[in-house]
Formats: sequence, structure tokens, C-alpha cells
Amino acid sequence: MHFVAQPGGCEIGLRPIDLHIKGLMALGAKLDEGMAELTCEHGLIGGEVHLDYPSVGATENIMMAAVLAKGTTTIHNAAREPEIVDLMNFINAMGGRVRGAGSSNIVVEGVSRLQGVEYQVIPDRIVAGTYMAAAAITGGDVLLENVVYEHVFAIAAKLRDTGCRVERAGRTLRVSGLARPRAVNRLETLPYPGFPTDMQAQLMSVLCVADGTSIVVENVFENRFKHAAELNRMGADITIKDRLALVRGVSRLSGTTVCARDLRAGAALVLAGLRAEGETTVEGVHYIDRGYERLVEDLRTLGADIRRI
Ligand SMILES: CC(=O)N[C@H]1[C@@H](OP(=O)(O)OP(=O)(O)OC[C@H]2O[C@@H](n3ccc(=O)[nH]c3=O)[C@H](O)[C@@H]2O)O[C@H](CO)[C@@H](O)[C@@H]1O
Ligand SMILES: C=C(OP(=O)(O)O)C(=O)O
Repeated sequence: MHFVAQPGGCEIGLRPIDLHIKGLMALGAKLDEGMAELTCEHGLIGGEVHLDYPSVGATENIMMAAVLAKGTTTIHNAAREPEIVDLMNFINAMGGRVRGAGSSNIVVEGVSRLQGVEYQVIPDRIVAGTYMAAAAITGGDVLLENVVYEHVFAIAAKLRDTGCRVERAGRTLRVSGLARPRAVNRLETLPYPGFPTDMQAQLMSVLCVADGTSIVVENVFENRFKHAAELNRMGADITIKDRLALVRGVSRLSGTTVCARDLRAGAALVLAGLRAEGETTVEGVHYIDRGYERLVEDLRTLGADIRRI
């Protein structure tokens, strides 16, 4: 019997785990009392899983469960995020037999054992995207190394719509922003290769100071606009209605004390602080630490006046 801790993560919606559980049950696990207690007496057996939604975590969880299961598992309507492909490559480097990651159908043939391996994970596309947004909101010029362009394509495309120049040379990306970004018609988050929900808050900061009005639609998580109220405290003009945000661009933001209520909201507020007049204090830095190793140091290297207190 294995006990799994209650799932955590940022509070950006209810974040149910029904798809994880349904997938594991298709491989022979039995659900006992509670939501996170599953048992399996004689090991998992490969099976067919259809995900009602291409959940990243459920795809990863089922893939990993299937690696040492007996027989073959197929995951239909799997998530296609680059991290899923990375996980496949990692498992295969350990001796697993996974194919199809990056497409909607993943096939895992169970093996009896895995071996240790040294493996380098892919560069963090959301960290890269955040620094791209920093160039956009400040009208700055940022050179990013070790970026997989295909992974940030949707972000680059949207930043180009705001007037940014994004130039690529191999794994290097140069992003230069306009003095004032342009509004976009519509920014809509979607599973990969759509625009990532983990960049929605940062782009909203950029659109806050854009010339014109933008519409942002959050399709992935049902409660991921907590940054909007904080941005409004800095002088932004955002109205929320369910999953839609109407962002009327303002010509200036003013620094004040604001509170990060989740990871990307924190990044978004730091970006807004770069543009705002006066001093901005962002509370709730522990959220930001979940997703950025060197945010303060990197931004300072780029010329920002920022410090951690
Ligand atoms: C640690 C990690 O990698 N986190 C990422 C992962 O989160 P995570 O894996 O939690 O995100 P999911 O793709 O599972 O969630 C997407 C949607 O599916 C719903 N859902 C999910 C599972 C489930 O069993 N039932 C269900 O209804 C969620 O409520 C949400 O509305 O992908 C998200 C979407 O790209 C990112 O924002 C997160 O940064
Ligand atoms: C929502 C995020 O992460 P988690 O799934 O860990 O909460 C994120 O990285 O923006």
C-alpha cells in the first residue's frame, strides 16, 4: 500500500485529481477511502486510458506508473507539453520504453527494471518567457541564451503582436520592446502548443501599460486572475468577468506594496514593478521561489534596481 501526500501547487482553481485516479485505476489500482489512497496487490497491468482533458500532471503520472507495469499502456488525448517529451526521453534513457510523447497518443511498454542515468532537463520555457516579457514591459533589450525557440513560440508570437522584436539565432533569442507596448485583440491560454497559462499573468502586466484595450481569456484554470486586483492597486485598469479579463492600457503604473498570491502572479508583479514609477514592494516572495532560481540576480544583471529584503 502506498500513501501519497495531498497534492499541492498554486491556488489557481480547484485542481482536482480525478483524471490521475481514473488513469491509475485503468492500470489496475484500486481506490480506497479518501481521494489519494490507492492500492495494488499484484502490480499494475498496462491498459487503455482516455483523458477527458489533456492534463499535464495526469499524463506524467500515468506514464510513470505504466513504465514498470506488465504489458502495454496507451494514453489517448495525452498532454503534449515539452516537459512530457522530456519525461519520455528521461524514462527511455533509464531503460524504459515510451513512444509518442509530444503527440496526443503515448504508448508505454512496461519493462521489468530501470537503471540510473545522468540526464539534463530542458531549459525552463516559462522562465525564458518571463524575461522576454521583462523586455516587453520595460522597452528593454534582452539576450537570452539556451532557449528552445519552438517551446516559446506562442509567447514570442504574442509579444510580436505587442510590437516586440524577437530574433532567433540557434538557441539564442534577442527580445527588444517598444517604448510602449501595443494592446492585443485577444490573449487566450490553451494547452501546448497554445499560449501557456503559466505566462498569462506576466503578459497581463505587459498589457496593463499597452496602448489600447486587450482581452485575456484564461481557459486552463478557473481561478487564475488573482494578480489583477494587485495590478489595479498599482494603477492598472483591469475588469474581470469569470474567465475573461478586460485590460485597458494605462500610460503609467505607480509603485506600492502588493502581494503575490501565487507563483506567476508574483512574477507578474515584479515585472509591473520594473515599469512602475517609484518603489514597488512585492510580498509573498516564497511563491516566486517555487519557479525562479535567480529572478532578482538576473533582473539586476539586466539593469533593474531590484533587491530581495
Ligand atoms: C508542476 C507542474 O508541472 N505544473 C504545471 C501543470 O499543472 P497540472 O498538471 O496540475 O495541470 P493540468 O494540466 O493537470 O490542469 C489543467 C486543467 O485540468 C484540470 N484537471 C487536471 C487534473 C485532473 O485530474 N482533473 C482536472 O480536471 C485542472 O483543474 C485544470 O483546469 O500544468 C499546468 C498547465 O500547463 C501548469 O499551469 C502547471 O505549472
Ligand atoms: C501553477 C504552477 O505550478 P504548480 O503546478 O506547481 O502549482 C506554475 O508553475 O505556474
